[in-house]
Amino acid sequence: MEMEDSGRGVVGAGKRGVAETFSRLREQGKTAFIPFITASDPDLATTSKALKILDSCGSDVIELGVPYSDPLADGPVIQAAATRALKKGATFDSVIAMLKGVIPELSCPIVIFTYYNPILKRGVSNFMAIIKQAGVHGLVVPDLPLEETALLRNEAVMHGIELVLLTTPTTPTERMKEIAKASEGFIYLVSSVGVTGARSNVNLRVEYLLQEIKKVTDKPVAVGFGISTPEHVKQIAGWGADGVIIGSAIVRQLGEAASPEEGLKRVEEYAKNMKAAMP
Ligand SMILES: O=P(O)(O)OC[C@@H](O)[C@@H](O)c1c[nH]c2ccccc12
Repeated sequence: MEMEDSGRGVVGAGKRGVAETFSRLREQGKTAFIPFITASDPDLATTSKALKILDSCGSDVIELGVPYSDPLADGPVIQAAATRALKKGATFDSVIAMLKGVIPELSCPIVIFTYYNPILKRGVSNFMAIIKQAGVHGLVVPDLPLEETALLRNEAVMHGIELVLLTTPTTPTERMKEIAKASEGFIYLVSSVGVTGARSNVNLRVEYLLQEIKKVTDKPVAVGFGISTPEHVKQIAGWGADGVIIGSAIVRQLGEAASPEEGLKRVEEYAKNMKAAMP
């Protein structure tokens, strides 16, 4: 059943995908607010509530991390979240089951974050069918090997999944152009070398990197890594980013809380504060 909500989208099956969401925001001259949380930290029921809270706080896209035993691209905050979730017995299947229950109530699209191994274990085509059937719109695979990108991309396109690719400050220009061309939904510009985790300052090179990418594509570019304050958000949006991705600073709200209820309150307060800073 489709219902118009606060004008941000249609709740349920007919909601906009990731690229469509960015197109609408561009028409409105707005920057996308994209939070990331780790599924099943502290538990799946709390994740389901957190997704609804983040959606109601005005998230334009939500990244949901599937907990993994070897999150090599993640810093200590998200690594700890994944460890807690796995200790609670989180599995890819249980995360998918939770998503099937909550996605129909969300107005913003979900982008699944998973390392490559869980995809290989299930087979690429089967994996894409599973997440599509759950109502997921996008996919990010941080450790996707260069030579596997084409395979994953073809299967994603065939299943109507938007495969978002990442470019970094050290990506050679030619490779960045290939990534920009192949990326669906948006292009993920990793702001700084190293792993995820809130940083005191945004890498000033992001301004130059955004200009370089926008020379070769008009696809939306969202910036992530280290973003945690309204000042960071204003700075990055001012440089022309189409979206701002915040992970560790939100995951911490849940991880450091004395109870799931307190964690959800902290997430809501933090998300509202960061959304208010978005142009
Ligand atoms: O945590 P940060 O510094 O706010 O960065 C976003 C990041 O957490 C999220 O996009 C993400 C989670 N795991 C990743 C692995 C690789 C790249 C990006 C990610």
